[in-house]
Amino acid sequence: MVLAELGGSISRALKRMSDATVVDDKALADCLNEITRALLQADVRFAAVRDLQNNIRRLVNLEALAAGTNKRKIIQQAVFCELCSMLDPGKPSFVPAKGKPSVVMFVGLQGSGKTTTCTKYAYHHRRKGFNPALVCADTFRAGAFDQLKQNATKARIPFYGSYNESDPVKIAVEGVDRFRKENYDLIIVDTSGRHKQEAALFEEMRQVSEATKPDLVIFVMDGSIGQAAFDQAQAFKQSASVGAVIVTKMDGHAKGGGALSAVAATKSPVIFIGTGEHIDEFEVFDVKPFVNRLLGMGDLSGLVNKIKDVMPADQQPELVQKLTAGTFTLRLLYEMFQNLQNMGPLGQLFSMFPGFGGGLITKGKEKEGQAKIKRYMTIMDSMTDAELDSTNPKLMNESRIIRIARGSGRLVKDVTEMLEEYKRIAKMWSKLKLNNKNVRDHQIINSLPPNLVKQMGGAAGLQTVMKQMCSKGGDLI
Ligand SMILES: Nc1nc2c(ncn2[C@@H]2O[C@H](COP(=O)(O)OP(=O)(O)OP(=O)(O)O)[C@@H](O)[C@H]2O)c(=O)[nH]1
Repeated sequence: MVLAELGGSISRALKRMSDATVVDDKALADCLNEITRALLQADVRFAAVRDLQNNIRRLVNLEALAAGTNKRKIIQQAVFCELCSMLDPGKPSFVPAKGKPSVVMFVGLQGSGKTTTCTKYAYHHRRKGFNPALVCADTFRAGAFDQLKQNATKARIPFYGSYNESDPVKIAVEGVDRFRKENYDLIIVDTSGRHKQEAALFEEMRQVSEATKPDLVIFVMDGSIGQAAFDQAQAFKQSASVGAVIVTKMDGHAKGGGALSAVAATKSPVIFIGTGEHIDEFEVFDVKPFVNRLLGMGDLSGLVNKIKDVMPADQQPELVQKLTAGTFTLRLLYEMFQNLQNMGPLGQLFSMFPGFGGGLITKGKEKEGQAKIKRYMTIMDSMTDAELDSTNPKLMNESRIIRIARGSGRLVKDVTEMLEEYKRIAKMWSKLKLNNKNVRDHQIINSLPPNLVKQMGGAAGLQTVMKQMCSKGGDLI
């Protein structure tokens, strides 16, 4: 996704700061300037970027930090927390429950991707065990019913609509009543859009909403409009009591980051993002895992969920346990490659793996990525069990590398490249272990001079400060 560019720029800025010989005010200023530039390029509102920069400066007072403190880590953590709070509206959304009938109404401007997103939303929930149905209450655009019908038929989701009836309220009510009687637990109503935010559009939305009494109104918005999303989301929120937002076309536009932060500023939760035209190019939007992925840190919870979606239940526990255990061996990497090859669009999944996003496989370059993975697997096939199960890199000396290269019919440079990749990914996974909040807090407290900890109210006081630093997030990178 194009957001990878934004994430890449921020990660590079953090890396440059980390690589600096001394982390002083200049290194911090350079890092913040680079992050600012990247965010402005993604069309994030200037005021939000300025606040982010000021907050980080306030949180990371380099002079006040004692010698021996891991300044790099503290800066990284502050950046992570601030990005999270920029994207967090601080408000949860209504969540439909299986078996309990819910009506969800979709609103948005024409062309935003509303009809496509209704089907994606239905499909996503069906995979989670819901029994969804679609109602087409768009009588404004000729062909809208046909489009919904086509999408719904392909996804095998029941639908309701009419070629003759011109009253959207009547169709919406009939459809909702019918699916309620038939015990569908997620009834999705697609409404019409216009090119502009017009009074007629809002009036129609109000009428459909009054007649069907939706549990949730979802506003669908095109992510390519960047910070203009603020005014659009605000206008829809006021006219149709929008309870959640889905931002579409996050696959094709550099302004997606701006759109996400602008929606958050309207205090509307973004619940999903659309990342392509295909029905499963649709992702749950959750701030912390999203920022982790943006910065190339992976999204373990998303990955585990995806595995639960696509893998037979009897094979899940072992893999999930291994993934979360924290010991990252070459064999585990091999098993991941093996499983991922059976799991549908690789690009989507890979960005969820800590350390995989952006590097090993990138969207649009899946073929090259898959070839690389095949190559790595062939190399691993020539390794011994001890090598695959060990986490000790010293086991892999020059003579073994040459033997493995010969055995797999590859060059020495291919073997070393694979081992470097493995080391990089394993390092990311070891950081995940440190993300455990207690371990992390303990480490930070131990790195500060005792009198400073005392001044801040002891360990408990310091933990409160750290909580405030991450008031909207939880774990840090
Ligand atoms: N690349 C990309 N295209 C998308 C995404 N979501 C929707 N589209 C495309 O956007 C175009 C418009 O989508 P529709 O679903 O027809 O839009 P709509 O908002 O329902 O339009 P109206 O029914 O006229 O209000 C279609 O070509 C979709 O395939 C997305 O996440 N990524």
